[in-house]
Amino acid sequence: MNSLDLMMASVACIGECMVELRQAQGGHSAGQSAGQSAGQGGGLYSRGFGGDTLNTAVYLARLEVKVDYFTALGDDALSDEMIAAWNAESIGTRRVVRLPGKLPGLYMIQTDAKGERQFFHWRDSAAARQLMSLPETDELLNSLMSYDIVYLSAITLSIYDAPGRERLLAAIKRARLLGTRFVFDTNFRARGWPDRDVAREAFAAAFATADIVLTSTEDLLALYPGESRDQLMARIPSPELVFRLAEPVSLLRFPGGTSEVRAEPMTKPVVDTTAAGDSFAAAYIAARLAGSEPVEAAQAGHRLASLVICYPGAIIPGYAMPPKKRHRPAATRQATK
Ligand SMILES: Nc1ncnc2c1ncn2[C@@H]1O[C@H](COP(=O)(O)OP(=O)(O)O)[C@@H](O)[C@H]1O
Ligand SMILES: O=C(O)C(=O)C[C@H](O)[C@H](O)COP(=O)(O)O
Repeated sequence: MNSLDLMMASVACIGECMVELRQAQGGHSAGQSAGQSAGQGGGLYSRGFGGDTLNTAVYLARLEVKVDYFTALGDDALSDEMIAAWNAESIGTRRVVRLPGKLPGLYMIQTDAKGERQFFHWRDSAAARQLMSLPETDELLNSLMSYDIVYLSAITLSIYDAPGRERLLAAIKRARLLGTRFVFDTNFRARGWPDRDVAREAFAAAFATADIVLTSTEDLLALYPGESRDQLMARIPSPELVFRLAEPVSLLRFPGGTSEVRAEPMTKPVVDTTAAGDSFAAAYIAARLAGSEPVEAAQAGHRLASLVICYPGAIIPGYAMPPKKRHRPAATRQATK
């Protein structure tokens, strides 16, 4: 680690970014050809990029946190565009492996009148799935110990096979011994898992290793149907836990206390809730790295998420970001005892 790394808090985000297709504004009517009804779902689509951990990386970078993205891409033009877009967002791309002949995955967002989204994914053969079984994997995993925080989600875990997940968690455990903190977000996509039992096992292993877990009733009830809030929270032994309810309210548990943080009422219409949780995670992590307590960090999380859902797609225009605030200096990292 060089002196710059020591001076600036840094985050390793691990996962998959896909090509994103979302309905263009006015796309329904403008794009329909003769004989095609609205019910056939035609229309114009805008192309962007997104993926839960990449969304978090973009928002972290916009909040002036030093962040590297860990993934694999192809050697195609779409992969080139992604790298260029990430560089333009000041996301570090030195940990991106390029795989000849492979392509990134793709997903489409459909939103209803309330802005609630539904995703359709084409990701089974995406380059990112190979990240844990490449000649470069050891070097990438060894580098995790040079970051203050490793951030990944349950979607990240779902794109690797069981040995890949074990290899990743083992590397995170080694990094934690040197003071790296592990933040796990429970973003759940049922279709990414062969069955719920495999998912539950992977979640339990991540819960047991994480320093901070960011979760929601929506994610956990899908895995543990019918359980009460207390039962769900009791499944997570991490010292710091942010449990988002639908209301929207966050329940916080941290060393020395618990708290409840309510989001401010929305003042603008919700357009698309994609990346609400991802942007919440970025603002929460950025605030914690800057020395804020969990309550203040959750307030920042709700604030950014409330803004992100007023725009279509995962990544809002840069001009729509809130004005930058001056942060307190980052807490120094400490090795795990
Ligand atoms: N429909 C909504 N109305 C108001 N705020 C919302 C809405 N959806 C999301 N949010 C805000 O975004 C945060 C994260 O939303 P959540 O649904 O937990 O994320 P996700 O499902 O994307 O993981 C909420 O805690 C809240 O602050
Ligand atoms: O990564 C995936 O599988 C995706 O579907 C890409 C989406 O942009 C995010 O997952 C949105 O994440 P939320 O914060 O839950 O809205």
